[in-house]
Amino acid sequence: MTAADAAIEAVSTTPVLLVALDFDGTLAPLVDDPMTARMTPRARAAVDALAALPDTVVALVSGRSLGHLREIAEHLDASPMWLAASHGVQYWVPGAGEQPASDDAADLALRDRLREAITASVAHLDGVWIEPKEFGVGVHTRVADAETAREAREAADRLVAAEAPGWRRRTGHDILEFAFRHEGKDSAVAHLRERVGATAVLFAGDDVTDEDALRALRTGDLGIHVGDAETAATLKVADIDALVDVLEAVARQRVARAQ
Ligand SMILES: O=P(O)(O)OC[C@H]1O[C@H](O[C@H]2O[C@H](CO)[C@@H](O)[C@H](O)[C@H]2O)[C@H](O)[C@@H](O)[C@@H]1O
Repeated sequence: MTAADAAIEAVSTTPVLLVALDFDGTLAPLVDDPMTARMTPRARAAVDALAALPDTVVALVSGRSLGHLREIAEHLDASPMWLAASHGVQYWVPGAGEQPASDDAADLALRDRLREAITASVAHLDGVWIEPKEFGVGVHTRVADAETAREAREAADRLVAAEAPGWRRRTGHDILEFAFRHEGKDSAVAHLRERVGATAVLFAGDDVTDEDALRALRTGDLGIHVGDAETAATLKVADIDALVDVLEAVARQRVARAQ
């Protein structure tokens, strides 16, 4: 048995498994227009199959705002899937719905002002656009050339450094994000682990922000990186399809264990 097979078997046989999955680049291919992102049909079938198993909880853990995540994940009110959105600030709990996330009027006012200033400062840059986020702002450069992308990032960095030096700065695939809330995917997984009483966690992600969660996993958990970047994950898979192979193997083993 390979080390990967042993790690998959360990999480498959745990009493209560939390399967926590990043969305963009992990279950859904990256696309130019973020609101058109969707899980591949195989990924959708694999997460639905896991979520239907006893003692197996599936959660999407994403940098997206909750409303956007529900839309692109086609997440219905009756879904058994938990959601941790905005990098672990917003939660949706099966049967209970959206959990209130507190915020402060001054933070929201600064968010609006900075968003406007950043939008104005990049308006002349081809292929750069601003995503309004619940707790901050995202600067997208997927369709900009490298020099224009650098100019956009520098403009946003200058404005945030001057007005909100305490905001959390994150980079990702062709995006630079700033937020006044500092939670990360590590705290999201810790919160979910506690809430669902998981005895082990399988976490998979493809981007820099997923490394927060991967670094915080414990002995007996399984961290999976989708792609070829440097990672704290114990297992690397080439792409979404290869991740789905692992998820299907876990589901098969949990079905066998329950019989
Ligand atoms: O934590 P995730 O679920 O991976 O979300 C991270 C960011 O995803 C979105 O941006 C990324 O995906 C887009 C659609 O494929 C792509 O166009 C963009 O280049 C990527 O950075 C989303 O728009 C962000 O808000 C999320 O933080």
